[in-house]
Amino acid sequence: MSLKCCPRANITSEVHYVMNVMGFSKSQVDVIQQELDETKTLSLHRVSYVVKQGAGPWWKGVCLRPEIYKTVLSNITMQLKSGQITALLGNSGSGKTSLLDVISCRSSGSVTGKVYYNNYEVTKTIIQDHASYVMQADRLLPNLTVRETLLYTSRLKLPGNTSYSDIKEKVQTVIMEMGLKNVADSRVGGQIFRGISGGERRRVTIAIQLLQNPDMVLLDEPTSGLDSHTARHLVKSLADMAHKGKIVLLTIHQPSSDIFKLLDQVAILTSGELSFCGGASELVPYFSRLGYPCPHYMNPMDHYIDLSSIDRRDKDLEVKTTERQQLFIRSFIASDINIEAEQIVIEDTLQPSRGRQLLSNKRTLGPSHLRVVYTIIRYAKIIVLAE
Ligand SMILES: Nc1ncnc2c1ncn2[C@@H]1O[C@H](COP(=O)(O)OP(=O)(O)OP(=O)(O)O)[C@@H](O)[C@H]1O
Repeated sequence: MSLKCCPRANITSEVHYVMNVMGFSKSQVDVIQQELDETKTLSLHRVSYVVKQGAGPWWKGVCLRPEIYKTVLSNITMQLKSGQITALLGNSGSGKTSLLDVISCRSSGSVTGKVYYNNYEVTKTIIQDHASYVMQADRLLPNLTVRETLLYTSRLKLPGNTSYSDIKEKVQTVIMEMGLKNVADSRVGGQIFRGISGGERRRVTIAIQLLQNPDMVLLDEPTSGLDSHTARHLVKSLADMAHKGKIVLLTIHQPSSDIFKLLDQVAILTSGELSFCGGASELVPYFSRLGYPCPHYMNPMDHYIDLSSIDRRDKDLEVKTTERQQLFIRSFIASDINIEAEQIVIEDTLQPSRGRQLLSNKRTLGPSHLRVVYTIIRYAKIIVLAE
């Protein structure tokens, strides 16, 4: 049965059947179903991250070295929604990669504050089920073609009972999505044998992560080392992917103004704190209200990343730029944008959703049962959508 001749009423009737068997009324099932179809969110509430750094020469040994704690991230509150592409900006060492690590439960230090995915506190399992993380480095096998690479990784990533024709179809979809059609049968190559270009390698790395069709894609510097044209094309593909209903969060060093136009939301990190986080169109008006308009013919992102950074070339400059950075951080904490964002995050995460309340009210259902109920609904959908 194709999707076209499978009206939505059929899907919900299957779901209703499963839920009715479990003792839920029709209206209760409707509320739960509605929430499943709703926008997905990733919310961070006052997230801070501290790491322990060993200081002093190595010959003093681990025990004798003084322990120094470094605050890498401080008080980060933000919300990302499916259908939006968000860029995390900031100069080197501002904490961009660390924030991705905290979101994806890969951090090695101590994290305070909360990260929620769809109002559930993020755990490694949730991340494994719903997110993909594209790291800075491309680790690909040089002797395989692009298609072979994707077929090989599909075998490892997709469930063991996925048929070969489904795998091939999935690979073809991802190849088209990432614009790899022209190089699909070219060898990836490496340092000895030249293969596809750097931009294409990046696309293959991203394509690998898309095989599982994640709800959320986190990318660390996907455009690093690419020329501006290739970088723009890559971000355009990511924006298209986000607009189809995914949460896309990428870190970026030096975004061009063309890339800026593709973004829905931007966050500027400066020494581990936010100096701005909001809609891309709000960036210039916000800083203009603070007394820092963007000069004509200047890339706004370059300009504000630059203004948010500390210039350590001489003492006077360092004092001046540190004061400006602190002003930006304090102003953003007190801004309407931040206060509103914080309220939204609190409302969304501290008050359980109606659907969740309904499920929780069933005394016999514990947290693991809630997962089972959601899984049953998912499978019911799959059964109806499949033949
Ligand atoms: N586990 C750790 N131990 C010690 N220092 C750390 C650790 N993790 C992060 N840092 C420090 O925190 C700061 C932020 O690092 P992070 O890699 O997040 O920056 P970034 O903005 O991604 O930089 P870049 O753009 O250069 O990749 C750096 O000064 C880094 O040295």
